[in-house]
Amino acid sequence: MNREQLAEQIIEAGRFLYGRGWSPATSSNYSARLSAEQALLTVSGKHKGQLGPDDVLATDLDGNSLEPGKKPSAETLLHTQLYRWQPQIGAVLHTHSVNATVLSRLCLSDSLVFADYELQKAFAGVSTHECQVEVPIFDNDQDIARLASQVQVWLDEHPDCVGYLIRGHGLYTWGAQMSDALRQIEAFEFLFECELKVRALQR
Ligand SMILES: CSCCC(=O)C(=O)COP(=O)(O)O
Ligand SMILES: [Zn+2]
Repeated sequence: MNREQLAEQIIEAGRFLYGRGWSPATSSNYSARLSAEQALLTVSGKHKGQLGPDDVLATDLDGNSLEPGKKPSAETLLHTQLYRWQPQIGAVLHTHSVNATVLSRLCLSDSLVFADYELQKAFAGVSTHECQVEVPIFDNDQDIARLASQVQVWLDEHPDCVGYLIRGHGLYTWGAQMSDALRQIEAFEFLFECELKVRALQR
């Protein structure tokens, strides 16, 4: 896919995710792999439901902007580390839903485990509900390089990781293509809501 087509996928993703209430205000950032060594990311501070073709920029996989004059997402490093981590990753989505935010604050441990949900099969590499999907929760940090270092330790030890939460902040997930990343966002959101309901009813 060329840059124009990838930009269009990012713009459409923003409309969809904003419409579902998962990317409120100017929160969230999205990206797609441009090549083995470059990513296309949303610029910083834009309303993600109203993105246009100029609201994306190319970076290298160290997170350096290749388009002077455009301000890259504050969380660029959290995207580019994923493209470096696994060459088959083609798209990364970060959202700020209410359920992701609330659940990540409720869970005081450093991970959340989904077990026995049929919808777990929406995640790449999962083919049965009879398994556990562990989702790490990292404490929020305004120092994104420091946060990325913590995430990297987990990724290196968990090559099957399908996403992670940042406490009080939001969700990161990814896929081979944008459609895969969007499917995983929907699966996470369904499972977050289930977990919150189950926990509320168990009290
Ligand atoms: C208003 S949300 C605060 C920043 C954030 O968490 C986010 O996802 C958006 O940052 P960006 O620089 O990519 O616009
Ligand atoms: Zn964010």
